[in-house]
Amino acid sequence: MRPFDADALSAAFGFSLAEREAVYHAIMTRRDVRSQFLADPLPDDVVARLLTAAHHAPSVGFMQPWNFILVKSAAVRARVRDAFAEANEEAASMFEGERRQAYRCLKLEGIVEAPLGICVTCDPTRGGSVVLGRTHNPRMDSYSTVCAIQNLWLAARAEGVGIGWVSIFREGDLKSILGIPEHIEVVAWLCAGFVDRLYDEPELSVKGWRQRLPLEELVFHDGWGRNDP
Ligand SMILES: Cc1cc2c(cc1C)N(C[C@H](O)[C@H](O)[C@H](O)COP(=O)(O)O)c1[nH]c(=O)[nH]c(=O)c1N2
Repeated sequence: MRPFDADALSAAFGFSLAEREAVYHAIMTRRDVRSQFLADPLPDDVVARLLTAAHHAPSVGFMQPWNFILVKSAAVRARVRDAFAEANEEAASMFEGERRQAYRCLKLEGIVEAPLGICVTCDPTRGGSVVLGRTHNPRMDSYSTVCAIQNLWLAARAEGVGIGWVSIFREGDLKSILGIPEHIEVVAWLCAGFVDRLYDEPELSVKGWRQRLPLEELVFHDGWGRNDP
């Protein structure tokens, strides 16, 4: 077997050591942002780069099922925040006792504070009725859309832009506020804006809601549940 040189390999495929580290740096320090947004609008060229990054995500059968609804209107964002508040009340009631109290103390969105909302949707009809790679699992279109969101999120980290994913909605509320057709799936509401700081660790972890799991417990070898290599 040839000796393996990770540095030479990444350099051969166009990544200097510093560039490779920059990729990991973006991954490790990306955070979900809820309450650190600044009101300054995002410049159009920054938004364009984030959307271009999203649009270069992998997608099943190259389906590119995503759309991005950019929402700057404060009035529309206020309606979206109201929709969140209603859903969040329902969500809180699903937890018991102390956990419910702890849930109520969490801030789980920055819809009004962030100057830009990006509603990311998935069109299951794009690419026709039979799509390469999606024939046995139609959810692959949603997964592709999530890949686009992750690209955007990482690019935003490198641009110094904060992103917060909000999913606590009744989907119908967002569809009605934004005029989204029935057959289109809402995948995410993203709060986007410059930030004054970022947490070093996930905010939910810092606030004691839930901790990162040990990776070695999640990796199996040659079959489900086998932790030993
Ligand atoms: C599909 C999906 C949906 C949501 C989220 C994420 C994802 C992937 N997250 C953010 C989530 O809480 C966060 O990613 C984790 O807590 C880990 O923190 P960091 O993203 O590493 O900061 C999130 N956060 C929040 O405050 N309100 C929300 O509704 C949601 N919804």
